[in-house]
Amino acid sequence: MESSNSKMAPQTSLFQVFLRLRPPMQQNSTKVPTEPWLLVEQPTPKIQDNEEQIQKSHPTHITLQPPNDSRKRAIERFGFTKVFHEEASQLDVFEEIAAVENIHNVLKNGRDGLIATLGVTGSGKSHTILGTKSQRGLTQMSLDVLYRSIGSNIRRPCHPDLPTDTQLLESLQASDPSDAHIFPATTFLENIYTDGDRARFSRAQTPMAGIGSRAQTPLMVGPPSAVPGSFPMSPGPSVPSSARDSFATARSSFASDATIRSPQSTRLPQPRRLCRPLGKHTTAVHDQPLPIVEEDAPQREPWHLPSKANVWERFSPKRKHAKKSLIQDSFPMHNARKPPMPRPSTFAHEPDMASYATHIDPQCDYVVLVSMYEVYNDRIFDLLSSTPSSGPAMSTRQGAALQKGLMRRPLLFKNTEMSDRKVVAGLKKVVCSNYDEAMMVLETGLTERRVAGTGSNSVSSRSHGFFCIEVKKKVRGNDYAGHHLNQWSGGTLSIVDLAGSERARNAKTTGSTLAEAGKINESLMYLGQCLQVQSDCQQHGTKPIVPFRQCKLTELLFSNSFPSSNDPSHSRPPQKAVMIVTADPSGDFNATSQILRYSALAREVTVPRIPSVTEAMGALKPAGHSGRNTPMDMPQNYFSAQELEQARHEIDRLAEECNALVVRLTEEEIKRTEAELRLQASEEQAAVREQEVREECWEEMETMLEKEKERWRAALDEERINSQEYMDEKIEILEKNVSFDIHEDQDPNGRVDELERENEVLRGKLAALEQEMQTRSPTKKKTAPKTPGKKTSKVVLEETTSTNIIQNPFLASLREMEKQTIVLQPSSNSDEEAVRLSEISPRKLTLRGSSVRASAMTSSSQEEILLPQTPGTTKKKTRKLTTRKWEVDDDIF
Ligand SMILES: Nc1ncnc2c1ncn2[C@@H]1O[C@H](COP(=O)(O)OP(=O)(O)OP(=O)(O)O)[C@@H](O)[C@H]1O
Repeated sequence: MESSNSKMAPQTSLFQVFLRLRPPMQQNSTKVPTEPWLLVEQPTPKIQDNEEQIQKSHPTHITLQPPNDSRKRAIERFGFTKVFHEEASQLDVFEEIAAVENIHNVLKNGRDGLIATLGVTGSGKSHTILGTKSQRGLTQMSLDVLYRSIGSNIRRPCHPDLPTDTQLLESLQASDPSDAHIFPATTFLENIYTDGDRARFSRAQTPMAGIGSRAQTPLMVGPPSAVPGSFPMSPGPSVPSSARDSFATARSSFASDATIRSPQSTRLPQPRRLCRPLGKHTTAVHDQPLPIVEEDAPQREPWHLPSKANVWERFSPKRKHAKKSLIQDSFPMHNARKPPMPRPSTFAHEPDMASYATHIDPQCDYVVLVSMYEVYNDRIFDLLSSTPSSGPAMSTRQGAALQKGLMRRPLLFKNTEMSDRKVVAGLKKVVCSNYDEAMMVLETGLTERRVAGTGSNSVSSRSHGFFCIEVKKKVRGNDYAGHHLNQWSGGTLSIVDLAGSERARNAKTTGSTLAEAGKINESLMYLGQCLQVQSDCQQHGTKPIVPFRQCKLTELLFSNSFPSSNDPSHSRPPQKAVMIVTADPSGDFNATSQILRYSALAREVTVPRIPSVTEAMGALKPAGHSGRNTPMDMPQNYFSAQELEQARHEIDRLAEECNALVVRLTEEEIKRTEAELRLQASEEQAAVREQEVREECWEEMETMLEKEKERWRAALDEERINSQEYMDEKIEILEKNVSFDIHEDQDPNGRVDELERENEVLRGKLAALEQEMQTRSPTKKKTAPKTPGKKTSKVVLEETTSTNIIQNPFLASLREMEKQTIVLQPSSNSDEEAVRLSEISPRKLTLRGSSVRASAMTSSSQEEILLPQTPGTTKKKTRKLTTRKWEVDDDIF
């Protein structure tokens, strides 16, 4: 047997590593039975061990016998702190991993504890941590032991008979190093489960509803309450009004707190009864006397809240179908109605932990805070800060994921001033006064956790879940004097359900589930590297330098594994960490062996010996007794003994070499598998990075575009303002320099009237002139001599500006007429009336004298003059106008 790593030195390990084997599933019985490849070695009893000890002793080693396929693979042997058989119960595991010691450390010394499960998907990690409907897991058992141990030394922020202990909450808040948001469990649960009951509550406000209708509501668990609108409860004594008041106070304090911190604060319900006092201790689990805790203070049963389901139904086969559909969209809090509030009566009560309480400081007050978060895609998300369910839910899974991704804010794991350790900052922490409250909070958080159905496991965890039970203690009587800081000290027990590693081919995952698997595998690979360093350091007895800063998961798991400072007097002890590796012996050999390789505390590689040729030859006996040589006997006859000896040596040497080569080959194969895994992980990582970079670029581009838009908008505005100012200035200058002569007669209608009047006058004048002309016509001169003293008219065209005449067609034609004929010059009578067009512009044209209607048509030297039709004169007269016929007044122009 070749041993590559055979020593185990648990004292140097950061994690104790246990192996738990999963029993075969029911449906697996139909599978063709295969040769078992995982063999558990029975422990070798020590001489001093008695019978009981021998029976109770657990094996520490297993052997992996590769299945008989074409590949010649080495046999591997792995060493663990302990190995649990398939039959091992939840309680066996709880006892053997020394969980009570862990709880004791947290309660007494403030030393942190960590219990984590690691394994291939479907191997039983969640089963170990969270149990089933009937059997509790490590989390429930630890919580039960914790509350039993603290007993009456627990401090409650909300007590049914007392007002909310706001001082307690304030002091806890002040001493918390992680910027946590601390709420009492009653307030937290009330806030979470408000939506589902709001309608009922509002109905209950009406008098009708208060009387009878609600009694038939199936959700009613207890008798109808005397108080309309009160929350239905389990049968029990009625609630004193003080309880309502205390809750109302608690709620209002939460409301004031939450308005600052939480968006959910806007959805706070109306006050209603949630607490009720009961007899000693709480449920059936708690009614056994505690061996250590003094029950000097009166115990009250926690308040109960109705529900249709509890968390462990998540894992019950009956609900699997419903759960699957729920899981399919992964985000029940967003896509579906909020689940009903859990009922403590449905919680698993087995195994009974009555005998497991541990010692506490009797002079101290204790407070238990529960917080939960998950590591998903290398980011930390609070499981108790459910995102608001308001707003339209996305229909597709990707849409919902995007919606949820956008809505959930990742938290930071960082150093803070108040802590010597890194902490997850900004978590919601819920003060739970008893086991039932803690369980309800746990269930509430689990509904937020990401799970999905895969080919390997119908309820597969897609994130690493961290359930933290933080215990704070303070010496009694030292009550909040002046400053709150550093009054509370304590430790945290973290219980971690890691997501399982999986092969895409087996899990049949696609799309985002495949991407999730990539991230899960990558983080588990980093975890494997850290564990391997631990195992290597054990072999060489050196101090491990663990590369735990490679991803969030390893940071969270390992950063508490080292003393907080180099000075031992001021240093906090490192956490006590337990890793439970789960394996399915009838599952996938390659995936399981991979996990075991990096998680085992010790590993040995054994090369199966192939019988060498020399051995085969040596085993041959001469067949001389038969008298005849068989072909196999031939060499003895043909080769000398010396030659045979030489050949044997040579063959032995070659066989040795061959064996060494096989060992090397096996190691190389292991390395190659690891490298392949690493390559796959880095490819996935590169794809994710690429996506991140693309998103970053896109965001940057968006920002730049936005900036550029802003810049252009600003420039445009500026330009507008400038041009406006410029125009204003122009107008101002114009106003200063130009004074407009605004005439009253600008009204166009008035002007037309005026012109028409003028026309009438002109026509009159013209008619008068015509008459006069006729009388003065040479043809009529003789017959009608001029009457002396008769008035004649004189039309004078006068223009102020020549342009006006040119622009006015009428006047222009007149002018033309005047030029040609020209104007009417009656005889030189001193009293003749001069018709003067003093103003020839359209507006200023004035004609004096009688009205004249003249239609002057100039055609060569002819002019047709239409005379007014005077009574008795209907004939149209056409005559030639010559210069001789008219005399033009010189002063006309
Ligand atoms: N020790 C056990 N005894 C009985 N049943 C078990 C045991 N371990 C696991 N199972 C059953 O096996 C199934 C898968 O287990 P579980 O969901 O715990 O796997 P997992 O390792 O958490 O998977 P994943 O990593 O995909 O979340 C469950 O139905 C569970 O009840």
